[in-house]
Amino acid sequence: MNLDGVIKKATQQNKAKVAIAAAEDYEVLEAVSLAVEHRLASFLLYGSEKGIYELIDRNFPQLIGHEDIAIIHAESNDEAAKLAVLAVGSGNAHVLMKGNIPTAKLLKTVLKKEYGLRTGKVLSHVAAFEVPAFDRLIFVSDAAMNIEPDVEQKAHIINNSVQIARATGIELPKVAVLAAVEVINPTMKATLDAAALTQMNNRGQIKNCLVDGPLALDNAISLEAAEHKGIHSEVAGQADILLVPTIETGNSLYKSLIYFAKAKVAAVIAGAKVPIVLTSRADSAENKLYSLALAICSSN
Ligand SMILES: CCCC(=O)OP(=O)(O)O
Repeated sequence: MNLDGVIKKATQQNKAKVAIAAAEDYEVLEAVSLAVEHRLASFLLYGSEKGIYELIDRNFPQLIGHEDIAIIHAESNDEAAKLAVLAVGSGNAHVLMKGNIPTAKLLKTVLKKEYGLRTGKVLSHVAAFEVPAFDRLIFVSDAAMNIEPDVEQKAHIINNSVQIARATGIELPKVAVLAAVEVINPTMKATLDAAALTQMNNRGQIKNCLVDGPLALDNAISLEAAEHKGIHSEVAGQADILLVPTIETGNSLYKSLIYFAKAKVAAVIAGAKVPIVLTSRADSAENKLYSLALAICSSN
């Protein structure tokens, strides 16, 4: 499946209600307009009423008075985040979306127990990339939330990624645990964690996927590179999911795929009561639309 396939799948599901925190942003509202056109969702837009209304009036007049749009005024980004999180926490909306607000500010609100979005699971960011000339979607985690996860947190991150990949139709995702080398080096923590996670998968502690690592990026995604280096496994060269060791690797991979490789992306946070659409503020409206579609597919 490619990302247009994800949109198609999302349109076949019940229409979701999406709460957006700080919706006063051109690309966010363009994504909303595209989503309404696709009959993908209805929206609660939290933020500066004046700012949102002016942007809509100037650029997306078809949204004025639309039955799928409600604008709710918030005095600040903090208030917009709180109101949007409360809307999903109370069951009034099915998906939360980051608007023009820093990631940390939104996630701080999401993590507050009293707002009802926490499930006890680790929350993690999962991004699905459609890379030109690459034959399948490739998932990367975690580019935005977990800074330097330990083995236990990495197991949760794998579970969350697997849940999102399965929502796009990949029944048994292949997970490559990335490191700089493909052998265990006791001085490189990423390789030790990768070996532990691989064994946890062999022993049934991590389910519904195949895990292998440590693998370097080349032999995770290229069969030719894996064969050249003599690495043979069910995952090597065929990975669907790349588990990165730290947020720096994930965030740089995310942005290099978009800016160098011209990839398209759909990105969400998994592990909360509802999926959270979380792209970079600088991502295009098209990528925000794909992310909405991925969140809707994984919300059922
Ligand atoms: C990859 C999404 C998180 C991120 O880096 O967001 P910003 O670019 O908006 O900081």
